[in-house]
Amino acid sequence: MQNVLIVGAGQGGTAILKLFEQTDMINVQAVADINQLAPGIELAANKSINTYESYIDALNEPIDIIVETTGKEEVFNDLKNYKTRRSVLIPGTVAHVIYNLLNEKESLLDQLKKETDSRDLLLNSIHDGMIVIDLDHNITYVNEAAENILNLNRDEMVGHLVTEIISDSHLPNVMKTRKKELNQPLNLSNGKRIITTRIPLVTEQGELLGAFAVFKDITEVVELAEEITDLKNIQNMLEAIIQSSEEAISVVDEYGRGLLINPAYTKITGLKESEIIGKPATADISEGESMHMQVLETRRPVRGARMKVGPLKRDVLVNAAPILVDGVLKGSVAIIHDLSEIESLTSELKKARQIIRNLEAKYTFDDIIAQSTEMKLTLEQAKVGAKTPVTVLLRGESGTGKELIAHAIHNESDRKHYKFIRVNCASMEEEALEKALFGDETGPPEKQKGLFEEANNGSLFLDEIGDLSVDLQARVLHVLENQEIIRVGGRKPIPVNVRVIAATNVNLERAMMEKEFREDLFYRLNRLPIMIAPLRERTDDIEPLTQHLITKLNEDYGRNVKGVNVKALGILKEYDFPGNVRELENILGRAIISMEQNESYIKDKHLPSLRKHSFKDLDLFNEPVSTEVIPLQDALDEFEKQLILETLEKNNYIKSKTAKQLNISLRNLYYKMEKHNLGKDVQS
Ligand SMILES: Nc1ncnc2c1ncn2[C@@H]1O[C@H](COP(=O)(O)OP(=O)(O)OP(=O)(O)O)[C@@H](O)[C@H]1O
Repeated sequence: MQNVLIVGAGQGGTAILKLFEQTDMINVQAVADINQLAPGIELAANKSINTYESYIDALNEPIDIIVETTGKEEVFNDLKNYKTRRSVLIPGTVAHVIYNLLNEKESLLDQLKKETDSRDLLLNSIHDGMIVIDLDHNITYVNEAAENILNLNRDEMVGHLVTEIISDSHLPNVMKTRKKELNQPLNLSNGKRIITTRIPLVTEQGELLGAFAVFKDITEVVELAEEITDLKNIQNMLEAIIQSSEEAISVVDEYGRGLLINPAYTKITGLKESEIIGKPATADISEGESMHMQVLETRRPVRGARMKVGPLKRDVLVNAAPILVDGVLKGSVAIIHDLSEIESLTSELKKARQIIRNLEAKYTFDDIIAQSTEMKLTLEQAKVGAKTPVTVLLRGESGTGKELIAHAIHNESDRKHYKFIRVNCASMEEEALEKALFGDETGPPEKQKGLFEEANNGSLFLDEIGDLSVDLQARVLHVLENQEIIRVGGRKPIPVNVRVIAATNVNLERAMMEKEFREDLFYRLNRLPIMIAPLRERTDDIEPLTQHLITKLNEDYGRNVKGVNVKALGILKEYDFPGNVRELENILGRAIISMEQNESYIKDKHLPSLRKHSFKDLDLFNEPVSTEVIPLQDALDEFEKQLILETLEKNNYIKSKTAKQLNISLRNLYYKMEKHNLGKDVQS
């Protein structure tokens, strides 16, 4: 809204007043000379400048434009700087023309043409754009502000149809209805947004002369409003994200004072907003240094700092980073992870991995290293076996790669798109294993299927088959012969189409003699026996296997070890590897851990001490007494290892018997074998 003060309210002043009064954007006040008071003008004043000034004082708001119509330049000159932003002197003649325009029948254009300069002085002094059209909708007049807003010269507009210039113009409509339209928004084709008031030009006698529009460019205001809305939206969104995040978040300002925390933060630390906001960054720490302060001092992020927070002294892991706006430090933001949660998630992940491992065959023949003639032969046999439906029996010591080959056989066979399921026959009690393998009709419906059914059309890998009880051996034989199972507690035979791949590190022949393994099952399984030689008998594989395992370990440990040096390789080749490839992997893993970050090759100094074993001749109680003093725990460990090995051998590597004889649980035996690198992980 612009405040216009018209000084002198004679005929000319009254005309201008009327013209302006038609637009709501201009607030017009008129001050008249008492002698020339025109009808409708209530204010009167004498000629004194003081009177005009006191009138402006009384208005109590600044004047945008003073229009002087009295023609008294001295009054105008005195007044124009008084609380006024702009002033326009309209000679009485011009004012008179405008008066005539409204009262007589001359066209606006013709009238204004006569006094072009004065007209422009008036109309250009208005910030708002102004367009006048005649009865034919042709533009007859535009002011400077309109030129700027429309980005067109006067010459490009005057004489043209208004709809050619502003396609959505409503001025023709306003002429038709003779009704003014106030403050209407309009988008121009040049991208600007305006708010416009359209007024029909009608004489007092009711004759239509044309129409005019007064409009403001509100592009910036709208854009600003939109920007503010956008910013507000982003802010709201961020706020919602932070508040609903499962990650605990805390933000401090550049001085380390608490600015923001979220509910997850309160959940972990037990600290509420009132205890943190505005308080020093150290307020939440019960043990350790403030990472926020470190970030603010160094302007560098911190990752994975462990500390204890809050009254509950929660173990947490903190990542913190500086907040920089245009390079200026504004604060620090920290994400806090609850370690107990991470630990439980890790164990969940382990369990999930375990399950997945049982369901997918990850390895193919390409993943198996075979440089030695023995291993090449083994793989050839396995590849032939893969292409036939026959049951395969993999035989070899623990850690030689039986499971790996079982995976590869499945993946090479036409069953590869179906499941590969691994069962460790030594890891479960007989009853549980029976239900797991054949299903359990007495269980809840979703748990009734056994692994033979699960593996239908695929492969079932029966690891450690030598540990299967004689009764279960009979049931397995039944499946192999009849391709059907009967669930525990059920009667109905269910047909299954499963390829069995069995594996053992047990001397099955001896077990048969001792009536611990059924002959019929043995012959059924032994149609395609595949022997895997122990690593000590295929030293040609040691070097390529070492390289292969280092690549794998690099991925696991995030290292970049390139290989082993000659001396270390010599030591490895000399060693007899009772735990076979698994033990080699273990040794290399330990070596890598003991290496400095900048070392690229495993040297002999990195290898753990590798003692030659001679299981066969081992006499545990008559070993030569060593003169070397070794720590008690090491001695006990070594003793335990040798004892287990000895007992395993005595029991033909049947772990259930070994455990019984040692008077420890099967699980405990597995645990100890793994600890001493003597066997595979205990499956649960
Ligand atoms: N030839 C090989 N090439 C690459 N990796 C191998 C090879 N042989 C064994 N491995 C690796 O050694 C480890 C032990 O292999 P695997 O589990 O197949 O042995 P296993 O004979 O089934 O052992 P167990 O009798 O204890 O069940 C695995 O990590 C496997 O990937």
